[in-house]
Amino acid sequence: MTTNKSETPVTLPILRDRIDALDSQIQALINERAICAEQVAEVKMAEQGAQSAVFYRPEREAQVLRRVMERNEGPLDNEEMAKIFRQIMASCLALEKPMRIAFLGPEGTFTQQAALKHFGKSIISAPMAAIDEVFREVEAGSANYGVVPVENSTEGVVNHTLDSFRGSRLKICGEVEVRIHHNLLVAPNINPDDVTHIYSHQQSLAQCRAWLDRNWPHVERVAVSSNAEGARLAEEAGKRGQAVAAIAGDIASELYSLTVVSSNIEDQPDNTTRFLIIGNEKVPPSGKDKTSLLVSAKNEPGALYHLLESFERHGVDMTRLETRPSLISKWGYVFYIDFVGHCEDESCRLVIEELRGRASEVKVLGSYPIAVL
Ligand SMILES: O=C(O)C(=O)C[C@]1(C(=O)O)C=C[C@@H](O)C=C1
Repeated sequence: MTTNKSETPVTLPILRDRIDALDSQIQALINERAICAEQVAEVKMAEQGAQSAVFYRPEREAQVLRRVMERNEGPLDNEEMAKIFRQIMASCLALEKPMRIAFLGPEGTFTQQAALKHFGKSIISAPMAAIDEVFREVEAGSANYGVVPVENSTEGVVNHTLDSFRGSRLKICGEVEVRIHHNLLVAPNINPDDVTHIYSHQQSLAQCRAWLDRNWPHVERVAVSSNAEGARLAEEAGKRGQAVAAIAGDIASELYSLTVVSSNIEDQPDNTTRFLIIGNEKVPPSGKDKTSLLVSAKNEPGALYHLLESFERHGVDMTRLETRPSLISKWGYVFYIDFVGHCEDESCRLVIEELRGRASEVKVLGSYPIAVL
């Protein structure tokens, strides 16, 4: 039997009393923190003006979460502890100002999951039908921030997102990674053995191809506009008694009250998608940042070499290089470059200055904290 230091037996009622006492302390402290956040909002409005005050501060949030992880001694692991603080901060931010977040919809997509992971559950959700609509909603000021997918570890970059930055003045304010877990789902009244069709987004069908070939070789796969839409169709079909399944994530299965037949059916166990947070403000340095650039190279020999050489000479770590057609001249290209550091850091500032002398256009898409969670 478990005992405390004085060797008196520790019983369930004693432990529950202790938990009740701790809960009431934690609750009082969280509210004390929330009062501080309300005061932060008042200070910001007094200093920056009520209309132009910036409430969401990604660099500060990243610093808070990193500190939580650094000082954590367990038994809860660092990520679990950071998730708790993530939601506390999100609730505090919602108290300062409720955030309207536009994302690639419909409800139940992995982009919504990314928005909830990054901003917590206190946001006002604004699902959009397309990536450029997310950009427009934030540019028009109808949403405070937007969330768009930018690359998947199995399927590569999302060209729509990269291309949307060209004509936009929005800045990247943050990044968030989501492990993509797919489930095979049916309506509760449907027997999985009767399933005739499986609906999902074409990318999700591709990410589960080997599993489907092994387990459902004779069932027809139907590509639809998103996996959330696939889940919605499976729910509708279920109401008509039609045996249709969907492949989608957890949020969609909850949203459309579907039953999980099989979970984690993706072929690559580390299948991950990276999303960007887009907004109207530049983000100050957090201490561990990344910068994204859009660079139009001059159409001359060695142009790319001369761009890359700058990074090497100043010891700046380039993490990604994507090439897209320039859309201005045939066989002309633009480069999307990510590197470690903030555009205000001395070495990064020097690289950007040199690139400006060597390229026909350099646009800083944003410096932002490296994803903490
Ligand atoms: O420090 C701030 O600027 C705050 O507004 C407080 C706080 C927090 O709860 O810690 C809340 C929202 C911001 O995004 C960052 C941090």
